[in-house]
Amino acid sequence: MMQQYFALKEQAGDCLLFYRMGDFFELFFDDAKKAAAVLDIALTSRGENNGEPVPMCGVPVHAADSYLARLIRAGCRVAIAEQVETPAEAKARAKREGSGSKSLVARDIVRFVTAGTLTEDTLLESRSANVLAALAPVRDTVGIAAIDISTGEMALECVAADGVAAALSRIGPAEIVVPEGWAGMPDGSIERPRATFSSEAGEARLKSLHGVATLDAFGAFDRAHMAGAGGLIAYLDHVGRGTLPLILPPRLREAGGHLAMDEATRASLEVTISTGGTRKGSLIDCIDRCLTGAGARQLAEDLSAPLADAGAIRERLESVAWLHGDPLWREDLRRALRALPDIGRALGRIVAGRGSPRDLGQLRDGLSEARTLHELLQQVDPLPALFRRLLPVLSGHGALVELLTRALVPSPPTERGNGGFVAEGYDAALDELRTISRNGRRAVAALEAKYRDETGIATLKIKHNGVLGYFIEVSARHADGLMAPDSGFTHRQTMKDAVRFNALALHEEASRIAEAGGRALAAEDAHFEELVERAVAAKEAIAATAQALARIDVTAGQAERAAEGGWTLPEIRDDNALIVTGGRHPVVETALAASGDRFVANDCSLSERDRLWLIGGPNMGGKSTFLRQNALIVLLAQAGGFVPAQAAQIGIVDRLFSRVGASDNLARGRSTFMVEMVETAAILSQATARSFVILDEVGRGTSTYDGLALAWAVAESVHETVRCRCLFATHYHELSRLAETCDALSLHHARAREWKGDLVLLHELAEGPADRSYGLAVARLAGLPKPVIARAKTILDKLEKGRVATGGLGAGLGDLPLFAAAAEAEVEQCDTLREALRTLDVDALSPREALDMLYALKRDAGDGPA
Ligand SMILES: Nc1ncnc2c1ncn2[C@@H]1O[C@H](COP(=O)(O)OP(=O)(O)OP(=O)(O)O)[C@@H](O)[C@H]1O
Repeated sequence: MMQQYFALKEQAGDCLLFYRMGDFFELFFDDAKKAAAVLDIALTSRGENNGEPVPMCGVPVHAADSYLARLIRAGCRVAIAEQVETPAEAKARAKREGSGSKSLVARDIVRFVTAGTLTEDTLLESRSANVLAALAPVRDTVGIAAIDISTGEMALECVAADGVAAALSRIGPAEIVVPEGWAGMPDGSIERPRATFSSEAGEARLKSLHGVATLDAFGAFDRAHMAGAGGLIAYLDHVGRGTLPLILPPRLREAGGHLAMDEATRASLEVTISTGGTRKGSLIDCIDRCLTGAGARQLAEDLSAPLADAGAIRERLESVAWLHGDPLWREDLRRALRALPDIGRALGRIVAGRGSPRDLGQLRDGLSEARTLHELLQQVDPLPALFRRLLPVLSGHGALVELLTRALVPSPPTERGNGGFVAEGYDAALDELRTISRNGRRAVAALEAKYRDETGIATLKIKHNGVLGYFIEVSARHADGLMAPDSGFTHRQTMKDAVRFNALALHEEASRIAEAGGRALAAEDAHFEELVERAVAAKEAIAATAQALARIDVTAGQAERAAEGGWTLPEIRDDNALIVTGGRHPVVETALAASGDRFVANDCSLSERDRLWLIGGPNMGGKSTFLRQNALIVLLAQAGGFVPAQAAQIGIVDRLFSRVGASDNLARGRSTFMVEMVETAAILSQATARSFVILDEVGRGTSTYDGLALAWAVAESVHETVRCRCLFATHYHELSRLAETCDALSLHHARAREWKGDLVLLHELAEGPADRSYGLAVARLAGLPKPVIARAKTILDKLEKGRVATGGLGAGLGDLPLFAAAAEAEVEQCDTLREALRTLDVDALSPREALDMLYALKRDAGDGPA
């Protein structure tokens, strides 16, 4: 056995090997130690290997899913080795092969279970996608192939090498595969042979999977896309041991089609995950009103990749606006959606060969519900364009629905092996077999009464179990009479308190029941296969229906949320405006409402002429909240939803950047300040005039002078060079002097008042610079000890006196030339120097002239004595 185990373990590689032994999956050696620790189950031992006991642990097969879920969550991958023949087959084989009594049942790895390749309902989160991504570097680009195999949705894209992190933060894969030894691989990637990332193989596989001669109909793919697809499909082949899951035609994700956000922006805006690492507290948690798992997954994708195309955004908004304005239709649609099973995932399991009768039942119910929705929507005139487009894919499954309705019982079981799922009346022969079984059971009951009569034993019972089949049971004290050779009963088993017998009539009846039962099971199994085949033949149409239903759910859910929160339809514009009246932060507002507090709405009005707002005010005054709420309003609008405001006009944003609150990232070896600067650098190099940037206290992670200098230079650069819309929160009063030179910059502050010595934060934004700082008042509010506050006050008074005397931190900044002018002057000076050097004939210089020239160059560079 150990030999077989080692051979399988070799194939399993670094995956834990689940080795099937009867009703258990057993793990040995280090696998056992690791699994026992993760699962908190007993580690025992079995036999010896090289004189040492072999560590072992096991999990029961019937409960394997929950153990698998825990192992996968702990980052493990598992290879499942099943018995692939029965003991009888093994014996026959051993005899054929002449290996005598040694008839070890053959086992093989039937499947690998990995985080990115799950299909089981019990292992998946219904409201989040489960994505596997393959990365294929091709020259200076990287092809990314991503698939959610639970629904078969596949997308291909190609990004620059430095765009991989941002793309992965959008996709959020559960598992990443990369070519072996690739220097750019993200942490935790699974390395696969380089040869599997072949663009030719990828293209050929996709063509044959979808039965097409060219992929042009799906999009214009290049080598990197195909190499990614190749690596992805090869990995799926590997984990499924040759059985591929559902793979729908790939969608091409083009750069520029979406609102770009980097990893840091996504994290700081808490789009799908809060800073606590959970869905709770995130934007999606606050706005998700979808009634189906598929709808929730679609919403997560919408929010992760909002659109950048005005036409597409307006199309979504038009349909949300219709359902927002028509609560009756909204309720009608939502009533239909409420009953909807997850047909996309049911289909995924069916195609992967892991479907159950229940999954077929879900297809039947989901597709017939889709038809109801189709009928409902047909009555709407005029129907918004998005719905008009979805309408045709909601119907067209009539024959399949009709077949499944005839074939299946109302609630089919999740187990296929026990039968009982094919409806009465679907197959006359099956009904006949069932009648035989039923009659047989009745006959058995009649036999029981007869035997009681004949023997006079009132407690005689006919029972059934898996080992003996049907038998007669009497208590030990009644057994003697039945033991007699001419009693008509044959002894089968003696238990502690009971004795079991057989009888000819019972045996005959039992055989009839067993035979009919076996044939009925086989018939049901054959029907199951046929029904699966019919569903698989329509897989693309079913998947399209599932996607349309998800889109309808998202639309109705967005309308519901908007109605609930008093949200507004944003106007999408083509200019660079961002005008929000009475805007709110949806998550903060919800949190405040839970504790009975009111959120103070604020306006934002950025335009070409006034595109950079510098926002001051006390700590806790609401600056960060204001910054984020405007970023979220842009995101929500471009995802195609209403926004938490009274009115909003939004000029399409191409990239959204957020630098909010420095958080340490020591795990990646970067200090708070370093992270802050790296992210700020990314903004300055990637933002365009169409971007929207929120910067919160840039520079606060270093010393006051350095911080102010950096904040000043960054604000100037955003104003002069990037020229994008920007909200910039800062505690540096000195920055307000930028308003003197930057004409598209204006000053704002979060209002606060001191009342009877207490600080009152109004959370209201007003024009003009902050009048003063309230740091000590906030510290008092936070409960800092009185003596510390008093001491701080003394120090502050001294510092302020010093500031008055010296002109303060910003002294000397008055005559600073503007960023662009200063940068130009530097470039100009640099060019003069370059010109002087270029024209210099070094060989013609005497040593004395060379020295003079060096002095002159130094002087021109402004670095030496004049
Ligand atoms: N518009 C608002 N209406 C009501 N409460 C608000 C509003 N804005 C912020 N708050 C409350 O004030 C708290 C602090 O807000 P926020 O973090 O935005 O302040 P801040 O000015 O950025 O502070 P700091 O300068 O310390 O970072 C929030 O957690 C929220 O509870």
